[in-house]
Amino acid sequence: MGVEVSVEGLTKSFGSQNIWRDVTLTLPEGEVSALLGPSGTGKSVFLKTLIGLLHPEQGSVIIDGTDITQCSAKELYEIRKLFGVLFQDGALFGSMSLFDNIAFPLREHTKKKENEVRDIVMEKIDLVGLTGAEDKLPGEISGGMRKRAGLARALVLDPQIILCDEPDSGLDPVRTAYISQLLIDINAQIDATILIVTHNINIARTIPDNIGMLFRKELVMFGPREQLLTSEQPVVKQFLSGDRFGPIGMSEEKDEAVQKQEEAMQAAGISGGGTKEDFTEIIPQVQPNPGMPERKAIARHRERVHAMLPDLPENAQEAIRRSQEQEDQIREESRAHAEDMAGGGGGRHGGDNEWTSAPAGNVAVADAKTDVIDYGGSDAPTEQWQTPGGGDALTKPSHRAADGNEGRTIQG
Ligand SMILES: Nc1ncnc2c1ncn2[C@@H]1O[C@H](COP(=O)(O)OP(=O)(O)OP(=O)(O)O)[C@@H](O)[C@H]1O
Repeated sequence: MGVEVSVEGLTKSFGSQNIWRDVTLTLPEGEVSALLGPSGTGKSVFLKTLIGLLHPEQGSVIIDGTDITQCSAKELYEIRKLFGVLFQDGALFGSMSLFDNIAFPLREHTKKKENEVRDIVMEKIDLVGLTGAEDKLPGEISGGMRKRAGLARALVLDPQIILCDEPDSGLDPVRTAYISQLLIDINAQIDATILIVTHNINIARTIPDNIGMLFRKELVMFGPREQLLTSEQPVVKQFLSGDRFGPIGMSEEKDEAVQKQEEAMQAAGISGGGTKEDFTEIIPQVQPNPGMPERKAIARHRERVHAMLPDLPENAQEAIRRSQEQEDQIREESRAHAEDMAGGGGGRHGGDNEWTSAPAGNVAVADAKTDVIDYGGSDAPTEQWQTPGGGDALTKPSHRAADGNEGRTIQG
């Protein structure tokens, strides 16, 4: 079962540049949460801080009773084993086949025999739809395939916490739907706590139990997804609609003069380009595929939300009630469908990966932006391994990937 991640008063700066301050939130055990926010607001930095790759100057991150901002390198190493992390581009070792990339955490961290490693790796390869590509090098496959290989590797060691940094980046909408479904199915199977960093509004609307948003160095909110989706806060509304008019600018903040100009444009009927979709019309949350167990987190989430309901805005309360009704109905239909199929000899497809099989996990933590990987070795990685360019080179040079990320295609 997943473990809770409790973040209290977290503040992170690089030199004099404050990234965010006083961030407090709890990723509830086994629930799926999403973190949104304009580019550069420090979502990836937050993710890296949760696994102790970056050190905050204030605050705590409590995982399984240990404050990872204060613990020893040895304790951190143990805590990292709970994590499976998918970074932006999959962050694979460029000189290794997909098979060897995915097998790497098993060979590094377990004493499994090669035939056991093979079984686990092939199962994960099948799970993410990469059967047949296992001998290819990362440079020989598309960006979407690399992403899926990164996810397979993130699952080989049965993680209790899964962090996904933009799982949809570089994927077409259909593959995005598959990978989102996969995350829900994995959650149903292993009840892992999941945090997804994303800009993808469809994912935010349909996948998580909870959503948070970072803006102007602060956590704007964190709560049930219906709370954010029905929020009246201008920054939230602008972010969801993708309109250029509003508090979010090309660089993070807009000055007053620009805001006035925009108000005048809006008054003159000029479009800000955003969708006019009504996000307060809540779309039912994606459910596990037929044949999957029910998500255990749903009952816990409901109990929590029920307790906080009176403190939520009226429209959020109403949206929660409506979406729970809809989801109950969908689950009921899906149960009936599964029973029908069981009667008719249905079940898992023969390896086409639409329905998933049992996943596992990975302690591999990698920085896709710099294509380097750290497997949580005894030298606790710290900011001392920063690259001259300001990225975090979080591993020893011998692990540097030469992944052909340049020129990657957008097909999955
Ligand atoms: N190791 C580092 N050293 C110095 N500055 C850093 C480091 N890592 C990140 N930053 C800075 O922190 C800020 C937040 O970066 P981060 O990548 O977390 O943003 P983000 O919200 O994930 O953006 P995007 O949505 O574009 O991926 C940026 O200004 C970035 O330059």
